[in-house]
Amino acid sequence: MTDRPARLGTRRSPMATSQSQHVADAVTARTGTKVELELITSYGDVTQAQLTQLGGTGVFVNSLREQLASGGIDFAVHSLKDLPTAPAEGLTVVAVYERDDPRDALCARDGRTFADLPSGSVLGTGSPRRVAQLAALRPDLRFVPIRGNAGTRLGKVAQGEVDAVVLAYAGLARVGRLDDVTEVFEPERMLPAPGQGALAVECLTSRAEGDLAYLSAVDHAATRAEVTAERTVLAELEAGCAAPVGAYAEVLDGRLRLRAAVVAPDGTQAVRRERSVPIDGGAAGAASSLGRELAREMIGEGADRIVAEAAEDSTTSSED
Ligand SMILES: NCc1[nH]cc(CCC(=O)O)c1CC(=O)O
Repeated sequence: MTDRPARLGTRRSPMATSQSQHVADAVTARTGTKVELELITSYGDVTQAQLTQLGGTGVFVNSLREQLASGGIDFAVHSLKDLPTAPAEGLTVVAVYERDDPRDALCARDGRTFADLPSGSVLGTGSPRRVAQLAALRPDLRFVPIRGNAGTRLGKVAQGEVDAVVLAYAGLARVGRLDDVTEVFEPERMLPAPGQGALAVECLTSRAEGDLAYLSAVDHAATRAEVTAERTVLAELEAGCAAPVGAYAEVLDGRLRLRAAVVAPDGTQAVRRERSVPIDGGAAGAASSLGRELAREMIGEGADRIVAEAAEDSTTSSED
């Protein structure tokens, strides 16, 4: 340990700085190492273009990764669901922080619940996963893409540009906007994005087992097993963050239970499966085989076709 504080690189949005500060405080509490935040502007934050036109995954993480490589920062905190499943050369997820609430939440005007929304109501979300699952429940709603951080999106509800938005509960909690939530979707109705609610701490592989090994103090083994299973499903389906894939795993009573769904953009076709395994030693291996096996079963039922078709007509899609 040196006297110089560790430099944690973060995006500038309120959500990113809030979750980064939270991890920074946990690192300091558990290891005694001081941490200071370095605010980095990412391409995904400044561009107005639809994210799929930028090549989809990774726009939020690339600037942070460049800073890791150049030594401008020591480590970075990412929302795990924004992290592409392909490993990044020279980088390691040194810790997965304990997951917050993984569920999606509805924020509608006038306190309306999902069932209360009048037919034809306009729901703002650019996430194909959310659109597909919500259209399966309410084909009578209209779905429109929407951009901006949580505050901007909630502002569009208040101003009447849309009637409701769906956002991650964890993100709303991090920016202090839980009062805007009018309904929370249980996983039975709507499966979250792989990794939703969890944070990844990333650094150079060469330092993860060296001077930054202390960062493993904020790793949470159960969360790591859960997100490994979820992200393996996504990778096996050859789907990215713009695909209509929901996956949710939980460690409960010594078992790892994984549920996943692939839903066609209009909600009319879906492949949903679940599977569980006992989890004790060797959790990482068990978690990735669970994800692989579930994905194989789903591919057997046509899930890969739904993913490919969704990718073809993803002209309106944006990030999850
Ligand atoms: N792609 C944006 C993004 N990345 C992570 C979160 C939420 C927080 C989380 O899942 O950790 C959000 C916003 C949202 O989906 O509402």
